[in-house]
Amino acid sequence: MLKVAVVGASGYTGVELLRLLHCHSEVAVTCITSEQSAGRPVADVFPTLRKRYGQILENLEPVRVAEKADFIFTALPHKAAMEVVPTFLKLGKRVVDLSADYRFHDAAVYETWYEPHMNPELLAEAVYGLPEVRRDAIVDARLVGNPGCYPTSVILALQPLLRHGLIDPATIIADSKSGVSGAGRGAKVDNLYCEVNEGFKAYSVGGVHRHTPEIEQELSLLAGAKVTISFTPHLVPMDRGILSTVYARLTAVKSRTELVELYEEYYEGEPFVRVLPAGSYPSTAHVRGANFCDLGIAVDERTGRVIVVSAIDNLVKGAAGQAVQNMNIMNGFPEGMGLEGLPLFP
Ligand SMILES: NC(=O)C1=CN([C@@H]2O[C@H](COP(=O)(O)OP(=O)(O)OC[C@H]3O[C@@H](n4cnc5c(N)ncnc54)[C@H](OP(=O)(O)O)[C@@H]3O)[C@@H](O)[C@H]2O)C=CC1
Ligand SMILES: CC(=O)N[C@@H](CCC(=O)OP(=O)(O)O)C(=O)O
Repeated sequence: MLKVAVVGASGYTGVELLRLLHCHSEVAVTCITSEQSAGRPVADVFPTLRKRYGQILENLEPVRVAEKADFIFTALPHKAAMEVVPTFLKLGKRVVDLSADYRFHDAAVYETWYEPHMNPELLAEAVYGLPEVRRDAIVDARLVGNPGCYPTSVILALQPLLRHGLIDPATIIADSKSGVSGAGRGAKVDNLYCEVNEGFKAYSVGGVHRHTPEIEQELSLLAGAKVTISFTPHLVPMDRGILSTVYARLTAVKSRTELVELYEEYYEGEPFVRVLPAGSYPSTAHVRGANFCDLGIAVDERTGRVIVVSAIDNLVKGAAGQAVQNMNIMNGFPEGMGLEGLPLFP
């Protein structure tokens, strides 16, 4: 059994990790942390865990966490993660970090969008953990930077087109909508019921959202040239889910049927990417609670643009599910172990 710690277990991605790991037959959760709820049974904080998790939350003391576990998920806000990850690595542990702290290859980009990096030397070895893009590098990684939720939905939507050189990368527009759990469990006025319910709004408009450079980093690697995109996130009054509608100008005349076939071929063998038949488009309702990314492809013949619609659950393929997928790859477990549950519908 692999002894696993969930650091930041009292947050939304932390409790999602606990939900998924409970059904993982090769893993024992041996340490869970929270600062505000340290000393409390985790099942008191999350009643969904009653009779399944008897553990007590403890505060984050990195050496003690490392004594209790061999594999560590850090589900902390950015900065809090890079304060503790180097200690885990020094003590011989492997880490999947769910924050943005180890997603960037260039510390200067991280500094521009976040703050100065505390251990920039680790960025060279950290692997951006999107299995459908770089599974081979994840296998031996000590440190995986688990991708952001919006980036996961956008990169998977565009990968086949960029790899085949079928779009002009300068024309990419990603219009994404997220459920409110994407903002985490911390109390914020903007996320109160009355602020969010019965409304639908764009935020961080004008290329200022922190996921913009992350998406650009990965799309640039796929395109083999620097890519700059227009990305606008929106907040939707639902708990979970991200729907991204991604547009780009085609560089060759292609029909919808041809592109659907190309996507089916590209993602054949990928257990968690589902290409929908021509004329069908994804819904967040059809991936809720599961590790799928559903893709639907259309061609607007009038404008010469391709439109890819992508749906994920932000807490699963957008965070905890992808983190477990990475853990499985890093430990030689079947990639889908603990992730085979179907979406919750209706
Ligand atoms: N929510 C989402 O859909 C996604 C989130 N992410 C990223 O994953 C990470 C976790 O997100 P999420 O679960 O939503 O966040 P939450 O705000 O829900 O949870 C944060 C967790 O971190 C703990 N924590 C906060 N500050 C500190 C600190 N200084 N030291 C130690 N522990 C601390 C909190 O513990 P407590 O408050 O109990 O003390 C809590 O357990 C973030 O970096 C986020 O950006 C990535 C993809 C998607
Ligand atoms: C709805 C909502 O607020 N979503 C969050 C998602 C960001 C996130 O998860 O941030 P990391 O890059 O640190 O993982 C946001 O827009 O800030």
